[in-house]
Amino acid sequence: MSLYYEAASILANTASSGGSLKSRIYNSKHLKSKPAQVFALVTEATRWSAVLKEVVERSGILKDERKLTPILAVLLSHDLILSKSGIAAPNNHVLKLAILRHKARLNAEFTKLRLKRGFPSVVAFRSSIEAGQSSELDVLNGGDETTTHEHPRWIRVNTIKSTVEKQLETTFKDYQQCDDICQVGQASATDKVIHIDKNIPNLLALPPRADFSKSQAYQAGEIVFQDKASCFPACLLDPQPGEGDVIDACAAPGNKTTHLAALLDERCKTKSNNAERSDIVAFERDSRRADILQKMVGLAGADDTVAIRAGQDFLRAIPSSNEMQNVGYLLLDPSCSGSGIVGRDDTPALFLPSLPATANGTGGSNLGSKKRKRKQTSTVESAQLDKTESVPENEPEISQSEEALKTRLASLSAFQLKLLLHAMSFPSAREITYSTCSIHTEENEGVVMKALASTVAREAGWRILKREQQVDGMKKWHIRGELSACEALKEELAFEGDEREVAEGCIRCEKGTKEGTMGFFVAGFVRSSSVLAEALDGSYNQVHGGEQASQGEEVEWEGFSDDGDGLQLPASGETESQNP
Ligand SMILES: C[S@@+](CC[C@H](N)C(=O)[O-])C[C@H]1O[C@@H](n2cnc3c(N)ncnc32)[C@H](O)[C@@H]1O
Repeated sequence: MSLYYEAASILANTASSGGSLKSRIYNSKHLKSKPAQVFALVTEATRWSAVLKEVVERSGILKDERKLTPILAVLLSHDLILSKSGIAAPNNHVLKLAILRHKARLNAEFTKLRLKRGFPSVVAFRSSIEAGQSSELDVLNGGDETTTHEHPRWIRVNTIKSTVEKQLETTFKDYQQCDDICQVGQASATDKVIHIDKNIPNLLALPPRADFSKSQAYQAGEIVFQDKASCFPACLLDPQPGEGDVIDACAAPGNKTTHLAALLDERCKTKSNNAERSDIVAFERDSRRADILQKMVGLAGADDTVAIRAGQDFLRAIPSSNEMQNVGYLLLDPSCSGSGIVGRDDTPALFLPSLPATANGTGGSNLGSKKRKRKQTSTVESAQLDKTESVPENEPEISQSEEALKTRLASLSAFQLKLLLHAMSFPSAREITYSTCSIHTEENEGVVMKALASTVAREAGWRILKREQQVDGMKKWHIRGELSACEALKEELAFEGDEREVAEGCIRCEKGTKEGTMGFFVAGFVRSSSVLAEALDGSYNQVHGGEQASQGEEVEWEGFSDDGDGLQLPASGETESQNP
């Protein structure tokens, strides 16, 4: 398969695949082309895609060339117009022939666009694109900023080592505070604007391409790169020192673990000196990722509070054992499809040309020999999720079928439910949060409803943490769970609770909105005080002590690889996972 088909396949499956772009390319067992070449083509073409989208649309080549899909057109026009070595394919290759037939038109459209944007040379245009200053928003939709939003660089101040005030006086001393998050989202890498978040304490938003990885504060663990949505679980759990230990069940690389440690540390500082302390037990079954967790915890100054269970499966922790007797809180952030993740540092947004309209008003009559309907696409989202790309004859399928996605989600959600039921079987637990960076209801409201309807939850007295009981920032957050998903399961599960209360208790974040978050989901669970009192009294444990929700075979999951790419650990400079 040629470089272009391989690169197109990678881009077509971006939304439904886990892991960073780099790890998916370098770890792929199916690539015939050199991974470095595929990675360079995909990232460069994506970077230019807002420009190339317009060039391809104006040239009208998708109308004439049956072999070209929107993704292939972007990749090939990139190499034709912008790569020094041109199209990397033999002269008689069908794709090379298809794109070369339109060389003059494509170059002319590119030049027109460059001049219209005020760049006297390709070099000037290139440096603007590379600096991220020539925003995609200016090119797309005539600058309609209501449709696409950039993802700010979110930074959590680690209050174990610093404070927001100190950071504003040092790391961000030249920065101007602004009230509107959109102002930050639209800023270039060099604009000095900063926004203090209103939902999560100690969270700052900075321009999308601002780079603080070399800053003293980052190297010293005073600031942590963490998406706003990813701060929701620890904030919602709101553990109180002296009310039991905290388990982080799926901990690496450790963003939420260190956030929990900071919250406990802050609360201890504000309580009297004799306040009982709580420890955090962080499980991570992948030993390689546990090493990263260890480094993150050390860097955050949380070694004293966090006990890492490296290479240990949370499902094997025995809730009734002596060491788990004092567990009061559990944060569960398991592996998931990762479908909510946006703006990984190595994956800029991809913009694709729309297919030409047909007589009946739909896109795409230029089908390849495998005739399948192609949707008209113009946004990043629809481009990435389009499962109906036309595929040239004898070339591999480049999209995942709906069926495969369903199977994958069923497998993942069974695994997630199993972990949640296990968390619910800890006898002294008073609160649990369950979160995913997935947009799929199967992994979110579906798991929550199934857990609430389970025997384990009913017997142990678990119910949803209602919106009005949540900490202020979470109560005020406006995007709640999907009611229709909860309603759809109510009957099937014979759920006796109030599904509206469940949906309202669930919290969602959407990607691509002006809020600047990734797609995320979190729900909290609390226990009725009578059952908890019984448990703390020891009587619950006598009756239920040996019962574990987690016995039996572990569900096979094929989800988000969580492989750790992209996370830069300041101390070692090692390249590991940028987890949301
Ligand atoms: C989504 S990531 C967690 C991200 C982390 N909470 C953070 O905020 O940095 C899921 C992690 O859970 C780990 N994991 C999955 N199943 C597990 C299990 N049964 N026991 C312990 N760790 C598990 C995976 O190896 C992966 O590192």
